Amino acid sequence: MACRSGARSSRVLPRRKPTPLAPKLHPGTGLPLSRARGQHLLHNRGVLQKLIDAADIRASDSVFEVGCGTGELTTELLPRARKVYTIDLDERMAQETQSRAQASGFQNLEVVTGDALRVPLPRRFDVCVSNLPYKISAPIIFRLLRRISEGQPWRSAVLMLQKEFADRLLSDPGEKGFSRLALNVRLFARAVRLFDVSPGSFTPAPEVHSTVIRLEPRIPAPEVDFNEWDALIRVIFFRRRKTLRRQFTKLSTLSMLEQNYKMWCSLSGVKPSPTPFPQLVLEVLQDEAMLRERAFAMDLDDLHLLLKAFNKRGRQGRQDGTQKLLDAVKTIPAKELSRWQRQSLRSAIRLSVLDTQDVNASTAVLARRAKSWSPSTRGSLFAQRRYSFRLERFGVESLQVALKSTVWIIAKTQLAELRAVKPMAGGGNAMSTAKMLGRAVGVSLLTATALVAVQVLRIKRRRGPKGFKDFVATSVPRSAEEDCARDRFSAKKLPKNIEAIVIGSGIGGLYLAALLAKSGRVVVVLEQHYVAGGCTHEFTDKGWTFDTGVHYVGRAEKYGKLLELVSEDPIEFAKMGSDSDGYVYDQIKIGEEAIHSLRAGRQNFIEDLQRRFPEEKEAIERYVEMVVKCNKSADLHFFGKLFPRFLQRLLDPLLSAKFNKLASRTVKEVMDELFHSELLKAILCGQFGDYGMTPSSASFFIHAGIVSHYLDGGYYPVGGPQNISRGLIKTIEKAGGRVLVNAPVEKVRIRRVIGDLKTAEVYPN
Ligand SMILES: C[S@@+](CC[C@H](N)C(=O)[O-])C[C@H]1O[C@@H](n2cnc3c(N)ncnc32)[C@H](O)[C@@H]1O
Repeated sequence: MACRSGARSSRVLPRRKPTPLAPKLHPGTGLPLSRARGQHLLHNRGVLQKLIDAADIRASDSVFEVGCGTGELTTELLPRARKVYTIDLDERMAQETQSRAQASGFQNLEVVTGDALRVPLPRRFDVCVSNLPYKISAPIIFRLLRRISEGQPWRSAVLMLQKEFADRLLSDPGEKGFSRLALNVRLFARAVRLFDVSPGSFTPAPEVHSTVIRLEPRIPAPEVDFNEWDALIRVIFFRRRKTLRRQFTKLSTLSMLEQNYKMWCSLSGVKPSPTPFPQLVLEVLQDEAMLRERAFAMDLDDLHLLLKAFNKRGRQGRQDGTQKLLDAVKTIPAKELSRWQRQSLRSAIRLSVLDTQDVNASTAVLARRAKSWSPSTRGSLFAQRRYSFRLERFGVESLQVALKSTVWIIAKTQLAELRAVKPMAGGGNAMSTAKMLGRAVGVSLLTATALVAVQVLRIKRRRGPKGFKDFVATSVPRSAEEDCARDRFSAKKLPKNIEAIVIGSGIGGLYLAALLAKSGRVVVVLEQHYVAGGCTHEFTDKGWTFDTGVHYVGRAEKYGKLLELVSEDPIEFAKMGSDSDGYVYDQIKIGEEAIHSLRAGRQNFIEDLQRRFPEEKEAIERYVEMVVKCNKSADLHFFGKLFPRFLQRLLDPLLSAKFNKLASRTVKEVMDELFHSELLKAILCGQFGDYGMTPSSASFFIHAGIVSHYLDGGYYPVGGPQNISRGLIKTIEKAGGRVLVNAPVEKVRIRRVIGDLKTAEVYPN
């Protein structure tokens, strides 16, 4: 009997269990290869060689490899490095690699069998090279980054990753793949894509393509506590497209944060804030204007700011702690602490409050590293470390920080001791502790004062402009593969003989810097964003490149010449639209009404409007006349600004009367006066996006400026607007300067003013 359904047939003929596929065997060793363990061994010698070359191993290096497999890569590393340390989950693989190394007479290999996510990493290594099992790529990279944050950096890591994973890791804020991993990598290291590898290079061939990347830690490592930072990132990347307000009002997130906060309060002896916790969190977000931010579009600076804001709230609690210390000083009887000791202790405590965040971060590191040290040893060792480290790099100011840190630690630990000893041993012990305390504070104050004095003398002895001497500038050149607009800051990259620094790489800053460079000056431009060029910024998504600011420009023949003057690369402008459509540069669509196209040329502009609104013929002509008049009057007005102040006041009625009259009217006022048709008014205001204000609040002057700017047509920079900034950057670089991004300027120190602060003609000496 024929079966009609599959279900029926399965009952009649019991289904056979599928025979498991036999694992693929390694052709050289016969070992079974498990896909589940990511055992895709690299057999392509060319790729192997490229991987080794990229790692740039020195004879003195200690190299760490995750997953040795049958030792293809390991045996190439052994002759090049001082020591190779490798971990593999599979014991047979580990044994195979060990015996290959022994057979070739290498004594510098250490193989460990185990899970690379659990086994401790080698105590020190310079380079990490690995054809990573793709399943553990992310946690391994996190382990490597944590190393950096713990102050044990490696020099570089060359890693083979799944291509899609590498794309995500290298993505920028706002791009689709931007994730917690990409952000953490960006914080601690510089990541570069090296080359792609096809599946055929492995045995067995994986189903995906691979990419090799290089990570280089940032030096110095950013001053954030990795755990604190990562906890924040975890919270906000949980749903990366939601606003921060949504993320931080989620009950589970709030209760977890509240628990942490309370725990921290009890450990620090601080009373929790009386403000309800959810409100406390929202206040922080509100103060930083971050309620509407979304994790996927936030860059490092935003996140730093957020972490700092949360820390600042914590600091308020710490100030309560300081008050506790001050109160404790009060309770010490007069006979146990001299007036001088009491005073210096009080001022030491107050002084230290100024930089508690610094102190706190450092004590946390110290506590991790030196749990067994006594508090006072910890304090003084820590202080010494900070003194020497900061002294060379930042000068006097750092001494003050160091001083604050030292006295804070000494005061805190000694007071704790004092309180602990007193009830048990009575006045005698308390007395000696108090003396010790006084002495410690005194000694640290004296040492710091002496160091300050030395530093002051050094500065005084400096004569003449020395430029930016504190930096150890070695002018490390930009790597060829790096985009000149994304050259990340490192002190090493600074030229040795800087003559001018421009803060901010907006097109104004870059143009100025390029002009200075053209006159032979070595200029450094510092930009806090991750890409230079302000509004010329472009980003890429799904293979498409988007501009963010410059969509079209007017009067390219005239302004293009200004660029040509200073740009290293010629910048070409293509006229928008085409001959057949009369070079349309903008289209205005209002509701369901037909689109109104703006064609290049004043006459076209007038005729197209008159054809559509014949009843407003004369008003349209008057409008264009007013636009032109307003612009002419503006030229005259700004010309007047070139005169000295007293002359400006005299000339104002003559040069600025017309301008003042037109500029003080809003766009809406002028439109209402001239036209009846609401549609015509709306079309004429259609370019309001260019000046960003509504017609009822914008001055007619700014409107007239925009309209006449485009009257002769719109232009687009060929190759995209970022090429404008690249051309300027190349001019700056040609003169020996540098444009460095990820370089937020926190402070401008003016040592001596030559010039006039009011006119901003200041030359730092
Ligand atoms: C992609 S193979 C690379 C092998 C070799 N380095 C090569 O390039 O031919 C990955 C290796 O990592 C090992 N492995 C997988 N998971 C691991 C883990 N959690 N810890 C350590 N090794 C692991 C596998 O056994 C395998 O030998």
